[in-house]
Amino acid sequence: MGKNKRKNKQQQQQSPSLVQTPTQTQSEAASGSASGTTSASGSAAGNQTSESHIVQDKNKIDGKRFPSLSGRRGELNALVVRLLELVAMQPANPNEEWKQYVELQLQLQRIMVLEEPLQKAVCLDATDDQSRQAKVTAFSEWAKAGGVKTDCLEIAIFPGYQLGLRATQDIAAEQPVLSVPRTLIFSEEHLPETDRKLFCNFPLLTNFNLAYALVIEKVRGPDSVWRPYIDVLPARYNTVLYFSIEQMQRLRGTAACTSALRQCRVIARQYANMYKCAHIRPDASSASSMGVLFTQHGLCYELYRWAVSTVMTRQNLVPRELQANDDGDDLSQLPISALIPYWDMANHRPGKITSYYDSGVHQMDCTAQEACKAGEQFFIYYGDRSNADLLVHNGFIDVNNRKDYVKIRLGLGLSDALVEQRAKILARLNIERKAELRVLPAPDYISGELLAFVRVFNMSADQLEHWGSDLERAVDLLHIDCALETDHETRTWQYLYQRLKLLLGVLEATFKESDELQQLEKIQLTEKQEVNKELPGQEIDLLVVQYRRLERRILTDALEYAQERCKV
Ligand SMILES: C[S@@+](CC[C@H](N)C(=O)[O-])C[C@H]1O[C@@H](n2cnc3c(N)ncnc32)[C@H](O)[C@@H]1O
Repeated sequence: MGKNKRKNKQQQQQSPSLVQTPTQTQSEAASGSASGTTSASGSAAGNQTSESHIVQDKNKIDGKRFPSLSGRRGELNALVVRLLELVAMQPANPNEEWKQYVELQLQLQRIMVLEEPLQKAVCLDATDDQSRQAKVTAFSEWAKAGGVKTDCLEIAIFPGYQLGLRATQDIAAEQPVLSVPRTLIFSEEHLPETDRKLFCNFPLLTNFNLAYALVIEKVRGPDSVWRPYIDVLPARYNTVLYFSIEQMQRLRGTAACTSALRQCRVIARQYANMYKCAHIRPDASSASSMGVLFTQHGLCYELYRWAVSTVMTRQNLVPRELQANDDGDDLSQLPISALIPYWDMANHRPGKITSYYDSGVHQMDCTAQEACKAGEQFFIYYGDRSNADLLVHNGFIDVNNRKDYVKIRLGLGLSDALVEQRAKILARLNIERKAELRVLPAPDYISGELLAFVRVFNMSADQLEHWGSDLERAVDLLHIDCALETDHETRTWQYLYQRLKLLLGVLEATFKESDELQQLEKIQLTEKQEVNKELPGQEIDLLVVQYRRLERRILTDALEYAQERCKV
């Protein structure tokens, strides 16, 4: 989240996404005995016969009772097997990717219906801002008792942001406003050793470890020392894991769509793999097991997407306290994902990073990035992120994002006889043969790397020979005013023009600009009519349409710019 100014202070970083699958491990078998029935709350399709009731086969775990879902197990297993088959397929193109996503979502919806009794048992009540706000006093007292220090901030509701931090007095720029001691920073390190050994074997996947730790604490309920904090967390998020198929459909054609679909696929795969360890191929001989999250901690898809989304939208990286694992590996250089209670109530506004972890005193310190008057919302800066990243990983976008960009994918053709010469020049510029490059908002339009790639891509054999013979000069290609032959420069801008036109064409074909505007007006109208009422899904609808419009603006401006350059 910015530059590290102080020597012994480590930078806080929001880690962008949960994108890897933890290595699959073996599981203990599920256990439990039948002790009652409740009626099933929905029907679910599957290969196996569904029963119209569930056996309230309760397992006593951690002093809790969870429905084992044994009456629905066969049907659930069949759905998860199908999920595993689906996620094993690598889609070859955007259409296949979309079809895969739709089928995945349909399976997950059925799974969620079948898992509903479990979902209710692990207390995922729908909470709105008001009910979260009601728990703020208990949380603030808990935080204060645990050593959080602030004399100028309080938690309040801010429409459009849910909860946030409000200044209780005038705050000057750079004034220290908040500190959170290590003992109140939540990470996998807080789990009892037995749990840590089971779930936290992959130090590089620290964000997953944090999600697992959160599941465990969430399910402990009143027995968890973190309960006051967990109680004020949102019950749902606007991350892509909560998008309906229709909402995701409106993201089609945008640069954010592929990573949104990938994110959904990855999380579905993790869920399905853990489920498999618990219920499909449990191996009781292995003590180490992700399946235990299901069998002992009541995991279900709803709880998993909640935990993952909590981590995605709130995590930060801090230095580890435990610097080695049981195998004696040195982990000191690997930061750990953590949730920082109270501080994580701060919303984002463009500015600079002003939060640092102080390893000397083991606490996170935050200063004000700008002056803030009493009663106003206090913001922090989350770091440089494109709106596509914010949308996919944080569930919001910043309409004033100065660091926004639209990614486009370019690659050297395999059949190109000059591919090696081109790759050599690109390598000098640290650009891969297949690269994701940036279209920027006005007044920059085209990033240096994108321009250089297209210039190299359009070089003739002679031009490649010329630039390849003195690679030191290659950096000039990153600059707009690099001296190039006129026809080469024209080809470059024509190529960019065509490419941008194509991208805008895809945007228009998937959801017309006129429809975007119409939808925006509709949302704004209902917002006015339904003041103070939360309409389900409306925030996501708005998010998606705003995102589309911002992406369209960037591409349109860059297209006009490229057109001008073609004339030069
Ligand atoms: C670290 S939390 C901040 C506290 C959060 N508002 C809450 O109610 O718990 C990050 C989340 O806050 C919301 N948020 C933060 N900055 C925002 C902004 N500039 N505009 C809209 N939502 C924002 C997003 O939902 C984001 O995922």
